[in-house]
Amino acid sequence: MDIAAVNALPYEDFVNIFGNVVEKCPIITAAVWSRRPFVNFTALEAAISEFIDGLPESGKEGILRCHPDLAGRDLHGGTLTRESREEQAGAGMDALNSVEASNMARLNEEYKERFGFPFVICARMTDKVNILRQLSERCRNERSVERARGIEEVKKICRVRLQALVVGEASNKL
Ligand SMILES: NC(=O)NC1NC(=O)NC1=O
Repeated sequence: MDIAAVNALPYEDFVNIFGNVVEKCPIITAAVWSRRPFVNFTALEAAISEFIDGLPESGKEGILRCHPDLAGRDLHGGTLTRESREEQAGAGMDALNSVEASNMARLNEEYKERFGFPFVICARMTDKVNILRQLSERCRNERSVERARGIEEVKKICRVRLQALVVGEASNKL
């Protein structure tokens, strides 16, 4: 749909369609609805970004905690959201060999133990080799650095999900 159609959506439809652009955080979509009309794709994306930036650090960590592990229990149990399932499959997370799978599980646990939130990366913009490398490197960061880094990745995931829903000249350039 184009931005005019987005702006014309009643609240319920807006949340139904855009409720998972930030994983399992429909409250963000619900809040942003009142910022209509959006002049273009970029304005919609910016409204979401500004809402996230306005949250206290605990709120940002809450957003990170709404994300499923990469190649984790939800993937194996078939309980990922559709968006997450497609993203993880695209990055090969459903086809790891046994060494990759055990490294992934070990590093995901190590990361969560250290920071108290899961490792988040935009799977659509990378691949399994890079995901494993980043996971291992980012485990060594400071908590505040990693919180900001994770939120940057949430925004990238959000952009990709929005692009799948909204057509328009601005989205094509991103
Ligand atoms: N943990 C994590 O990064 N999860 C995700 N990344 C992504 O692109 N989709 C996800 O579900």
